[in-house]
Amino acid sequence: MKIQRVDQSTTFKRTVEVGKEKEQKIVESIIKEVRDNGDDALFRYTRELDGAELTQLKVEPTELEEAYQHIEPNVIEAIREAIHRIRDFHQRQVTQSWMTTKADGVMLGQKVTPLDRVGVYVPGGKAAYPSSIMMNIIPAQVAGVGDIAMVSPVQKDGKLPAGVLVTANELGVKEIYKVGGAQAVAALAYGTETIAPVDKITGPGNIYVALAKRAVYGVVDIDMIAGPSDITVLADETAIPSHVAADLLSQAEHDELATAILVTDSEELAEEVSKQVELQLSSLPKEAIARASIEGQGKIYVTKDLEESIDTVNQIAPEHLEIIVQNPMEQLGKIRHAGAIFLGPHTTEPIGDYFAGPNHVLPTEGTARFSSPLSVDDFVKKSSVLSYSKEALLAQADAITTLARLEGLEAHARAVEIRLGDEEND
Ligand SMILES: NC(=O)c1ccc[n+]([C@@H]2O[C@H](COP(=O)([O-])OP(=O)(O)OC[C@H]3O[C@@H](n4cnc5c(N)ncnc54)[C@H](O)[C@@H]3O)[C@@H](O)[C@H]2O)c1
Ligand SMILES: N[C@H](CO)Cc1c[nH]c[nH+]1
Ligand SMILES: [Zn+2]
Repeated sequence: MKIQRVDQSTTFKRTVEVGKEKEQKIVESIIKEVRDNGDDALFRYTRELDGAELTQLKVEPTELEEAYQHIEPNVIEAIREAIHRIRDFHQRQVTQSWMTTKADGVMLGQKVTPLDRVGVYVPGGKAAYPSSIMMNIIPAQVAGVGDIAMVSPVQKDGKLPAGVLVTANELGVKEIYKVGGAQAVAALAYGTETIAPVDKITGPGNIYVALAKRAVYGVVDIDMIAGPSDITVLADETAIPSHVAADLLSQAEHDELATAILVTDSEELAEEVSKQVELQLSSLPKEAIARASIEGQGKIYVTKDLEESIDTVNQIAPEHLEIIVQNPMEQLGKIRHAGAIFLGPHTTEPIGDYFAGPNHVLPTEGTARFSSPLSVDDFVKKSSVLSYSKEALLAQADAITTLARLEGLEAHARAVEIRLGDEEND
């Protein structure tokens, strides 16, 4: 890994790149086809792009039963335990509606309402992570979303992976559709004969999925356009080099573009971690080596002290931040930008990916500067509530009508004034 000394000229990536012109055109035409031809278009794209001839899109209960034959009991146990912990964490995020009554006859408040219907995209192939299904579905359920539709591209054999089906069933998902790519996103946004339209689409996917989500934003809400995963480890001389290296590789493994960064004020640690990364990388399975190789995406920044390390971390605004320094808790308050913060030498990042409870759908590519992990809040909307007595209106009428006339909005002012006279004469 390249070791670089941090100085004033060091810059950090701040770009979210989505889309090439070619894919953009393909996605636009897929969306139009689905809007015009509904299910017929979904069947056609599934045949052409996924190589499967389907006669029905919705997963049948018998397919769910069959999936259980392929999953070991200890896996089901682990899925259930993870669901329990993730649900418990998200239940703490619930915000209540509130109302405040003022002495002068004014009642003000905020009403929290779950979204009616949400669509969750589950990527195909090796990226069909059961953990990501939990991370998308659970906050929606905890928020109280009535209907949840899940879509995922079908395999050539006409089935969804057993792990996907079992996880969805354990979560109690009732609608699962065998369709993926831009066509699935279009179906969720506009609806087809089989798939009713949703209000929001969440979940990761490839370039076609990301572009389709961006295209339908406005018709429906979306969660975010997630970029490649990234991890930054902030460490001092107390960190164990082999542990730091293992954690960097754990996120690098996601894909070739994933970023893994060490920020440290210890030159010795920097040298040791660099050696350990090479050593551990070579011992991974063949296909993981290609993905996890951090030739271009891995960096070690050496700083003059802990303060400069923290400043560097804040500039990176990582998706995942591990703090492995002498008193990690003492540094927490100084971290301004990070999707998830893992404190201390034992809190390795995969704990958060699978089991602890917090959501693993996090802001990537420096967007932790302004956004947050996926949460229950993403599945509710809020309405303001206002109620005035006549006396309260009388007391504030002058100020309201003055502001209305300042804006040249006479009808606004009169809507107030018409209520101020004697009601019998109105
Ligand atoms: N950020 C995260 O947390 C996270 C998690 C899991 C997966 N991912 C990402 O999800 C993606 C998974 O990609 P994937 O491709 O395996 O599954 P996918 O489900 O995202 O995409 C598969 C679909 O893409 C469409 N497609 C493929 N080639 C096409 C073409 N030439 N024209 C039109 N449509 C085409 C097909 O409809 C196919 O069904 C990866 O990019 C991975 O990085 C991200
Ligand atoms: N680390 C990824 C983004 O936070 C999520 C994930 C799923 N499976 C394993 N890891
Ligand atoms: Zn991960």
